[in-house]
Amino acid sequence: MIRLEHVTKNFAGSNHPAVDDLDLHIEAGTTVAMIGPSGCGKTTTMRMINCLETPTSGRVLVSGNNVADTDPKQLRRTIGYVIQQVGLFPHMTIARNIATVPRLLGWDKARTDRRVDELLELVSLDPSVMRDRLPHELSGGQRQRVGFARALAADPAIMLMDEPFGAIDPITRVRLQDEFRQILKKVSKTVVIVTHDIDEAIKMGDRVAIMRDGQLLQYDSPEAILANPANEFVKNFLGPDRTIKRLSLINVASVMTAPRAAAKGTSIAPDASLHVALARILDDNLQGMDVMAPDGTAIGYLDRDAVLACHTR
Ligand SMILES: Nc1ncnc2c1ncn2[C@@H]1O[C@H](COP(=O)(O)OP(=O)(O)OP(=O)(O)O)[C@@H](O)[C@H]1O
Repeated sequence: MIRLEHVTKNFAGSNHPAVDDLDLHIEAGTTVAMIGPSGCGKTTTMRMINCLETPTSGRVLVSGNNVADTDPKQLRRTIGYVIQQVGLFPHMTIARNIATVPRLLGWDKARTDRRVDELLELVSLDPSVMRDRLPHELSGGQRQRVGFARALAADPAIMLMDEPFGAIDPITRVRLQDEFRQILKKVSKTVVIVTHDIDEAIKMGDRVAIMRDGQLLQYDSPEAILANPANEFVKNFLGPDRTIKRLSLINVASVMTAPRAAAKGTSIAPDASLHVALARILDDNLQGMDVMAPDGTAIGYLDRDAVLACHTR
């Protein structure tokens, strides 16, 4: 879907390439999280995909076409772009902001209005309340939802997201990560997300690309990277709690055993992560927890030792 072949980017006046002979293949329908220290070339890489920057050498292919041979404006209408500061037009209503690309594409009013309402609902904003508001009348989290809806408006196959949660408070951030991830899976997009936050990369990415000094150090699933960091730098970057981070990728349902006959102790949901489960087991010094479906039926039992076994596996 997206292929970078030996891509190098040198900016004038710099004696070090911002991106250095980068090879990256992003399969359709997957989410790739790009992460690395400040200045390692993440944003430049992303901006070369939608032609906001031009490679000094190498090729960027989108759906098999070299982006250098396509009309950049046309290309950008087929690629959703979400940035940290959202970039909503301050004097335009939320509806008009979301309708930016549909209007450029010449959609009629009825179709555009329908799409705006559908997208507002998708990002959990009430159309009747939000449609006619101006951006400054929204919270930061709500503005980020609108920015996301705007990027999705013309149903692009590709979404580029540059630190989309960077300016959001930690609680809203986690909620938005969960929601956006679900939406992106549901609408089946190919996504590149740039982040500074390793936990966010692990959570959002089907694959994680770790960069340093313009080079790609490791590109693999979060599980594989956490289990086998390519080198000391990646290992340090992942942090001392990397084995605990792995628990966030495993859900309770996958390790629970049969329910206990008299299930009435502390309970946990089957889709909770083992990371959450371990925190509760340690906080309350539990031997285990009953696993409850949303309707309150006991469907399994999570034993403390089973969680610890995954931790050390
Ligand atoms: N327009 C530009 N002109 C000159 N140098 C630039 C330009 N844009 C980026 N750079 C340089 O290229 C390198 C990579 O920048 P880039 O923004 O891609 O890094 P990043 O990994 O996204 O960083 P951050 O995490 O801080 O946003 C940096 O050294 C930066 O100073």
